[in-house]
Amino acid sequence: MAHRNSVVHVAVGVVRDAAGRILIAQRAQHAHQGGLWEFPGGKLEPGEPVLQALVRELREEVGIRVAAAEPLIKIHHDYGDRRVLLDVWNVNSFSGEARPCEGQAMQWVNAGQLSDFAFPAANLPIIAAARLPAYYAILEGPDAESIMTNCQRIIDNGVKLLQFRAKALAASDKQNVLEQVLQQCRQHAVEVLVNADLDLDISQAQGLHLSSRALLRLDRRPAGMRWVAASCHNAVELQHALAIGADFAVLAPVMPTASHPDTPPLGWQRFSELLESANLPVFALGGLGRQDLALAQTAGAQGIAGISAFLV
Ligand SMILES: Nc1nc2c([nH]c(=O)n2[C@@H]2O[C@H](COP(=O)(O)OP(=O)(O)OP(=O)(O)O)[C@@H](O)[C@H]2O)c(=O)[nH]1
Ligand SMILES: [Mg+2]
Repeated sequence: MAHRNSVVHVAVGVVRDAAGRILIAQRAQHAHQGGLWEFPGGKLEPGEPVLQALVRELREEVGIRVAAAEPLIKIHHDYGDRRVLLDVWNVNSFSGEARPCEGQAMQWVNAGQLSDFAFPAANLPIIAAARLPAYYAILEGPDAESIMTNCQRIIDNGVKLLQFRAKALAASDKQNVLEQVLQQCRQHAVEVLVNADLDLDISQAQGLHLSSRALLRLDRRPAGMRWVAASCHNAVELQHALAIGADFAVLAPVMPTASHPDTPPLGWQRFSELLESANLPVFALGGLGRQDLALAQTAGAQGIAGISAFLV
């Protein structure tokens, strides 16, 4: 039994097969959070590095040999009877065929099906992280034509999640341009979140993106949206995003940017410290490109967000 005040450090794998399906298993009835579904993994042994624990647990529980893993998210959770740090890794590269080595129920499911299963409370942000891609494009442009060109470029770059921001557009054009963007994105299975400050009809979009000002005015998550995201710059805003039940946040600026020359950048060190207690997926924004993805993931990020990052 873990000491009440100590934190149980757990290595957890989001294991994906070639078709993109994710491996889940059912916890034994007698175990902590028994009967609920989980991502395979387990407790670190004393002094054991987390990646080593991940490899060992996935071999012991589901019989696979992990070839490579990338950090996905870290979650701190207090169950009352136990505090855990879930150290979650993406495992896209492994050998062997997964099998339930401990007699547990086991299934491969699509990311979209994860919410149909009962998981422990700490898993909510892990499921969001597993469903989210590594890139989040912010769509801007001085006029309708450049917005549509930028939209196509973002799609051509393989991005699957986009924020319609378009602040510079004439108010009378915004709804019309949004509808064109939604149509173009639908054809390529790209999900669109609309910036809440634009005050548009978003019934055909997949989500709402809150500016930090809009975030701080809310005390609960807007209803009826598949995705709710928030722009954050500090710990208070990140905590508020978590408190209202946002699915993910964007934290900026990590590096100096031309668009906000007077805002001091956070740098990776501070960015990483802020993520320690964020408990939700966070994209890194500000002066970054797609080539910064590995760096961002190592700092704890879900991935990279950007305006110009996806136009080249
Ligand atoms: N593996 C795993 N553990 C999770 C998840 N979510 C979650 O809250 N936990 C918690 O993290 C802890 C991990 O414990 P575990 O039971 O997997 O540990 P283990 O494999 O070393 O098991 P053992 O105690 O039987 O040796 C438990 O308190 C469990 O409730 C999850 O998705 N996967
Ligand atoms: Mg386990």
